[in-house]
Amino acid sequence: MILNFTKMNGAGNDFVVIDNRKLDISLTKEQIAQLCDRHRGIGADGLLAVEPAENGADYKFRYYNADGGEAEMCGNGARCFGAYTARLSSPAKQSVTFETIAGTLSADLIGDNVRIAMSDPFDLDRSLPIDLEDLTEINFVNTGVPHAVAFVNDLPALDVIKNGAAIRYHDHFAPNGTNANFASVVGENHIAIRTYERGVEGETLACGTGMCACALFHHILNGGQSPIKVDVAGGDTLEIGFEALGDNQFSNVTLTGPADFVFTGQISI
Ligand SMILES: N[C@@H](CCC[C@H](N)C(=O)O)C(=O)O
Repeated sequence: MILNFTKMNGAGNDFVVIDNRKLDISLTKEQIAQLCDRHRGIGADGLLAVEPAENGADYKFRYYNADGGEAEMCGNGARCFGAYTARLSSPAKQSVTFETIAGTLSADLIGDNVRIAMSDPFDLDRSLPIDLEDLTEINFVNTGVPHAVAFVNDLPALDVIKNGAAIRYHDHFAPNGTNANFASVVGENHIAIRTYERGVEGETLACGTGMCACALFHHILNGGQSPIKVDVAGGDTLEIGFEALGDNQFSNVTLTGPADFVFTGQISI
């Protein structure tokens, strides 16, 4: 079978995007992993598939990690999905809605950026009972997918693979595991983060849902106010907006950043 695809990235988090509105493409977990393989395939952190909506939104969003496993949501992927489907629509749109496992989201094209209205965060938990020698306090929140968050003093020097894997596979998060984020304070409303992603099993250049999780904990732990700027490993700075409702509750979380088309192609699978 010949598969048509578009390669995109959101702040360096990169994706294979396919148009499956006719539901005529059925990929196995192994095939998705092979497409995402950086040596033997196209190479990507994940695969996005556009499907027809079921509950009244414009489209349905499907996201698969590089290992072929499906995840509920992907923030950088949502911006790419928004830019891709806005262009796919006839006539082209400036705003699209799409169903994800984490709820129905919207994407608005704003100049060169895309803003995602995220689902409300849940399961927020402070100071988890996890002891890791390089980290003092580990927190958790689900911003569409699960995220552990630890603030550190020396972010560039941190061994993200070692600490990330220790958190991702920790019993506390079994059986589903979690993504693991490490953040440091740049300014009052400005942080830098690095993320170990579940399903990629390594550090990615950016993680959108991880940025949201870290920005919320910057508010809780350090008093940061919305909007919070977030520097990511790939060199971009994105912006997280939110409404703090008190008692560690948040609503109206937004993620604003780039979504870039790289190339289109065909591959035989
Ligand atoms: N890169 C993403 C998150 C993708 C899903 C994640 N790896 C998981 O399995 O939870 C983002 O930008 O949010």
